[in-house]
Amino acid sequence: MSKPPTEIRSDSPSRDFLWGAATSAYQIEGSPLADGAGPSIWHRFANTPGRVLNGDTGDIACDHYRRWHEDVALMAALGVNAYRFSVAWARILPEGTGRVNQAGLDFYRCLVDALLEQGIEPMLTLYHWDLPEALDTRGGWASDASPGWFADYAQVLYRALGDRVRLWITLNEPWVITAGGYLYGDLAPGHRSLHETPIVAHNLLRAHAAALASGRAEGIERIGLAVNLEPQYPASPSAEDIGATAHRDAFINRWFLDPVFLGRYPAEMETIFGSAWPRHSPSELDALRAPPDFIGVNYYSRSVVRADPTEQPVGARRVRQDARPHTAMDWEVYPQGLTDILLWIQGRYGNPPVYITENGAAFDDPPPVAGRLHDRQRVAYLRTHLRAASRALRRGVDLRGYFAWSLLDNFEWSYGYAKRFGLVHVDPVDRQRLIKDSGRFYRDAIRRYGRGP
Ligand SMILES: N=[N+]=NCCCCNC(=O)[C@@H]1[C@H]2[C@H](O)[C@@H](O)[C@H](O)[C@@H](CO)[C@@H]12
Repeated sequence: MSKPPTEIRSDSPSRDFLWGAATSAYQIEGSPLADGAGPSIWHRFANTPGRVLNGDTGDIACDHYRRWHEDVALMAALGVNAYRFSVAWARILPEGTGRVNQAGLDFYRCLVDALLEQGIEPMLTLYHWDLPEALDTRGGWASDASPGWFADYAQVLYRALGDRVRLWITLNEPWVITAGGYLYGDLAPGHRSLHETPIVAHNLLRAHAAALASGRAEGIERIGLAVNLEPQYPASPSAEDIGATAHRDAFINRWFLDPVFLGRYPAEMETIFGSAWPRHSPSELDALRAPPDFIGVNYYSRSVVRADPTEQPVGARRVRQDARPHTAMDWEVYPQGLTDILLWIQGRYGNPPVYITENGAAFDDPPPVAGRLHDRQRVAYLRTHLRAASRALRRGVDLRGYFAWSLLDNFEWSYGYAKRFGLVHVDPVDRQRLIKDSGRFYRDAIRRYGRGP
């Protein structure tokens, strides 16, 4: 057991702006089947040879399921006033529906109570990609029944934690759930089906709407939707590149936000999916209109887009900006894209409340030396992106908070542990935690800019 950090937070920044860190259940918890939990699709996917780099799995991950108290102390030492985490559905409902596993609820209740004792606001994500295996067996998100499964699961959590959790998120990144899990197949459940993809997307939107309605019935007031947004810029002023950019913008940025805010899909979707795009009646589309109380923006990078008919189904591809810095994920470092996408939301959806629910970068960090880890590139990434957020704030964006991705080096999906995003280093052998220079930078930024970047 590592020595907990000595300094526990004394000063607390303004409550107006949330300065947080974010994680997700499968990426940090480990112990996926402990205390009555059922398997998830990621437990199966990661334990399927060839699916994850180096054969890595979330069987231990950061061992947060057993070290959560130490991690709450770390958050206090960092001075965050908020923490975004997700609940593993299969810990609560091992079969996905029906029987509730009290030990699962108890774990999250203890975590939430410990956060509140430290003055840290919990932000709970109901779904961050780890569908119970039992539901995938019944069709998963392609099943017409999936929105009902999700609303029932949400209700169990609203009733168990609604008296102490004030910020809720229904889905984390429905685009990645859909594209990664059902179109490209690099994420669980690993399907590659053009026809299944829009059906899954539609069911996720129905599920969001059902969970929002379920929350309203339970008196939950602040329910958001977290989306990965990636501003798209044409590689040239040619009509082809501008058209391709609009298609990729619809595909990544508007596919889910337009239905929930405007009650319609982007017109480009039918062109992108062709005959695979289902017919939706006006009432079906109107049922998707479920504006969240806030948008969670997960921002990492932008894309510069060129038309490319060989890149299906969108007919567009990202053009690597070789002259600019890139992260270990080969994502361009482009802080202005964060300002641009926040202003885009402001203009398109009527300036809704926004939290930056994920922003951060993987770099090939140097090894720790004498108890310090000098992750200079991540410090620079955070500094420039906090400035970008500040530019949006000054232009009237209703930005309520910023959550760094991620609190800990953790399981980076199909990359396993090869990609590290943490403010805190996790030793690959004994999982000892060590706050990196970026964690110290973030702590100092919180103290200095408490009311907002
Ligand atoms: N080009 N390019 N572009 C950016 C594409 C971003 C799509 N991936 C994400 O947003 C995932 C999100 C996820 O919530 C988290 O669980 C992941 O650990 C982080 C880091 O990967 C991010």
